[in-house]
Amino acid sequence: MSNSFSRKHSSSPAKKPFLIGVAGGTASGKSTVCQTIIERLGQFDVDQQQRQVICISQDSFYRELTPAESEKAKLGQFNFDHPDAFDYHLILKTLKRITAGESCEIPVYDFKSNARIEGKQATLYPADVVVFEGILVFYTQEVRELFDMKLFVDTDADTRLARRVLRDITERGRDLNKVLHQYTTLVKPAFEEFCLPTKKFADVIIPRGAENLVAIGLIVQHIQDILRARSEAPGFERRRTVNFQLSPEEEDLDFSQHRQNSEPCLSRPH
Ligand SMILES: Nc1ncnc2c1ncn2[C@@H]1O[C@H](COP(=O)(O)OP(=O)(O)O)[C@@H](O)[C@H]1O
Ligand SMILES: O=c1ccn([C@@H]2O[C@H](COP(=O)(O)O)[C@@H](O)[C@H]2O)c(=O)[nH]1
Repeated sequence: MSNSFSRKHSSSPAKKPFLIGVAGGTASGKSTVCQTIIERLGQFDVDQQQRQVICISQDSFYRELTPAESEKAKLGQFNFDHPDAFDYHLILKTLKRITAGESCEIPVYDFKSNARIEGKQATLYPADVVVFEGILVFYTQEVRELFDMKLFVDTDADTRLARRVLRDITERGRDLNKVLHQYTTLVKPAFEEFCLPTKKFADVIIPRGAENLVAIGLIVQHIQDILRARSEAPGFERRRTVNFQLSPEEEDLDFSQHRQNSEPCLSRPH
């Protein structure tokens, strides 16, 4: 039986949200894992503004490029897998606002133009659980230390390359030669130098990504336990409703069917 619960909003201050970091190589299934966790917590059909569990992507924090860098990016020659490609100042500022329970605006990134969409921002509303996913979310100590739970999605490199080629061609407007050139010269070396070494910081490693429903089920249960404990603590203000138990239907969830209707993490238009 599904055991969602709700309580009237109170005037007491909201608790600091539970912050989960999800790292892993490109196309390892990070956003799919996050989406599946959100679905299993019964949050998928909930309006963005009402969600108790939200997900944001590090992709929203790619820094703006100079005209020369932009030209390189068009040729697949800019290193988007290097830590310098991100705006860490904005990441920290945003995560600090999130942990303070405040709403904030973040950029919306467009992979086709390799740039933020001008004049467009996504609003993040306060939530009880915030998931932040990206290739280098564990790279800096300052960001890493903000997470209450750290997950690393560990998917075989050949599988990731195959998915990346398909995704970049169909969703990100790239051609095969440039995708392969970028992958071999920049993405793979940077994965080995900057992303893979951060696996040691993870609390839980998820082999095979989103197809690992056992790992995802355990993580969901852990989040539910945390939310339940928080809801029982004095002074708790509950924002929305969340499933504390999986319904029999969810237990039998056919992952592949559910993914077809899933939205990516907030502000990840491809
Ligand atoms: N378990 C899976 N089986 C098949 N395809 C998958 C699986 N997980 C992810 N994908 C596909 O692989 C691509 C990359 O997945 P995504 O979750 O976006 O990875 P990441 O966020 O790590 O880049 C997407 O097209 C997604 O639909
Ligand atoms: O303009 C851009 C920005 C990023 N990339 C590539 O994206 C991946 C990170 O996103 P995932 O969803 O985790 O795969 C990174 O490997 C960059 O190389 C890009 O190609 N163009």
